[in-house]
Order: sequence, then structure tokens, then C-alpha cells
Amino acid sequence: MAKRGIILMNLGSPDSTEVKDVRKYLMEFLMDERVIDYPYIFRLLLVGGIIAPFRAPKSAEAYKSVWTQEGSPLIVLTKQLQQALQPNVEEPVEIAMRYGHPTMEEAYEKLAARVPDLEEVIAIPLYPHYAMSSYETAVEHAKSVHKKKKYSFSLSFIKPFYNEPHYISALTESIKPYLQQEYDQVLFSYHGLPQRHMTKADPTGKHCMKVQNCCEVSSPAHATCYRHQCWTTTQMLVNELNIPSSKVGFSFQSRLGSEEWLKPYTALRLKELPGEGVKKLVILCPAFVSDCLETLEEIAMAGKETFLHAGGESFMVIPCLNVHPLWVQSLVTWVQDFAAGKRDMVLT
Ligand SMILES: C=CC1=C(C)c2cc3[nH]c(cc4nc(cc5[nH]c(cc1n2)c(C)c5CCC(=O)O)C(CCC(=O)O)=C4C)c(C)c3C=C
Ligand SMILES: [Fe+2]
Ligand SMILES: [Fe+2]
Repeated sequence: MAKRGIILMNLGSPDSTEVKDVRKYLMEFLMDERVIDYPYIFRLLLVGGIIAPFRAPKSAEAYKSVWTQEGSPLIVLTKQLQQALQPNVEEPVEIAMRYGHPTMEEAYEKLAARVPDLEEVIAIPLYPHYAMSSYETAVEHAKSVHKKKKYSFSLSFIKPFYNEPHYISALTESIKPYLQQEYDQVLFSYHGLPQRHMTKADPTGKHCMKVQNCCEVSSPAHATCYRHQCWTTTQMLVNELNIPSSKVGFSFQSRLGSEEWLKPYTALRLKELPGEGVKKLVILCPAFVSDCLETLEEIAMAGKETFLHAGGESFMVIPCLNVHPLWVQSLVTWVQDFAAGKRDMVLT
């Protein structure tokens, strides 16, 4: 049997809620050329001179409102996922964050210490949907650290799993209990992206945001089309859960800056929905597998306030998959398939 290890990769959080740590985190995150993709000098002036200094105190307050005794929810929940997965697989499991700690290098070193003569690492980016600013940067960073450190073990990545049957079925089961009560709409809110990133990621150069209903028209562009992948996850869940199409909402959250991002914007929809007769809302955020600042503060706190203030009556937030047993089982299946030589889920 190959000497193998697993790394669960997530986005990462500041080291603490102190403004200086949040500023450092924002600098590392937003100076990533796949997140703010402007030329280096312009990016440095914008991020270092405006965004990080002005945003850090506000973000620090937001982080304080969700921080736990053990730390950032995103990291705590990723560790819990590691602990839930570990007894179910033979391979040692470590976690790594794209920004902050634990770093990719730390995770490789821990695996190498746990597995003498490590031969193979399976990295699982915990992003269901492909985006240059999430999945791609995580993969490219993992590859570049691997190359820089000249590790001898091979490196494979699990593909974006937005339509993978085990993931869809885990999500379906996690959502079901929340649809027992009466609701007017289920809003699927995904992390947003600048619209420009969609056209940039389109290898055909003529499909995304150019063809009418681009995400619903078959195209090779969909392998890297974030909006298509979000739309597909939604359609699959709606079918599995038999949600009437009149009760389905689809929107994008967490916009940053003045550029146009994917629309409709969640924050705006939450203001408008009560006026359209949607008083009882169920909301979920399938772009995240672990609850984090964007689900716990932006949606469950700020979003709820917006909706109720606009005349909404009930606001039910469905938690992310976190450590749902069926989600843990999905990861087990992917790892076992990999070990058995089935490589459908592996990026080539
Ligand atoms: C779901 C995947 C994510 C994509 C795609 C993504 C794109 C993206 N994000 C920003 C800016 C920020 N995002 C922030 C937080 C944050 N983002 C994701 C995931 C994706 N981002 C997660 C899981 C989190 C939460 C982290 C946590 O610690 O809980 C933040 C920091 C917080 C804040 O100040 O709002 C920023 C900034 C951009 C610009 C972008 C695409 C271009
Ligand atoms: Fe983000
Ligand atoms: Fe598209």
C-alpha cells in the first residue's frame, strides 16, 4: 500500500480578533493576485493603503461577534472535520489554511513526520465550486510550496465537488429537517465574485456572461465557471428536495469594493423580499462547507437584522455541512476511491 497522507485545505482566518492580526490577514489574503487581480503596485496601494487599514477595525469587530473559546469558527470546524474523518481512514489527516495558520508547509511537515517515506498526498480543497480566488489559489499555492520545498511525495487534488452525488446527498439530508416548517422561500446564497473574474476564467473567451443564460447552456467553460457550478448545486438540491420553483431564491453575498459582482446581491434581496411577500425565509450558503464569518456574522446576524427590519417575520439559517456524518462519509469515499485507483474525483 502506498504511504499516503491527506490534507484538508480551507481559506483561513486571522490569528486573533486584534486589529493588527486582522490587518495582517487581510494583507495576505487580498494581496493574493488571484483575489485582487490588479497589477502589483496598484494592488499594493489599494490593499495596503485603503482596504486593509480601513476594513481591519470593522472586520475585527465582526470576528469578535463569532469568535469562540477555541478560536475562529472556520478553523475550529475544519479541525473538527479532521477529527471526525481520521478514525474512518487509514491515512493520517492534517489541515492547512491558504492564509494564516496552519500553513501548507506546516501540514506537509506534519504528514512527513507521521508517515516515514511519505509517497503521496491527497489534498482536498474544501470549496465545492471552482473560483480563481478560492479553489485555484489553494491548489496553486499547495503546488508552489511543494515545488519550493522539493518534496519527493506526489500531490493530487480532489476536484470541485459541486455536483458530486455524495456531496449533494449529504447537503440534501442536512437541509431536510429545516424544510419541515412553513416557508415562503429558500434562498441559496453563495459567496460572490467580481463579474470580471467570470469572463477571465472562461477558456473559450466567448461563453461566460456573453451567451444568454450562459450558465444553463452547455459549454466547456463550465469546468471553471463559478456561477454555473453554483447554479448546478442549486438545481440539484431543488430537485432532490422537491422545492417548488416559485419558492427558490439564488443570490451572491460578501461583495467587496465598487466593481460589479455577481448578481443579485444577497444583502439587497434581503431588503426587498418582505415587500414581495416573502415573510418566512429559509437561507443556506452552500459555497461554504464550514461555518465561518460569512455565514455566522454576515448572514445569521447582519442578514437577519436586514430581513426582519424590512418586514420579514422569520429567518431560518441552515448550518453548513461542518461535521455532518454524511459529509464525513463523502470524504471517506473519495479517499477510499483514490486509494483503490479510481481517480474520477481527482484533478488531472
Ligand atoms: C467560497 C469561497 C470563497 C470565494 C470564492 C471568495 C472570494 C473572495 N473573497 C474576498 C474577500 C473576503 N472574503 C473574506 C472572508 C471569507 N471568504 C471566504 C470564502 C471565499 N472567498 C471565507 C470562507 C471567508 C471567511 C473567513 C473566516 O475567517 O471565517 C474576507 C475577510 C473578512 C472580511 O473582512 O469581510 C474578505 C476581505 C474577495 C475579494 C473575493 C474574490 C475576489
Ligand atoms: Fe471571501
Ligand atoms: Fe456561465
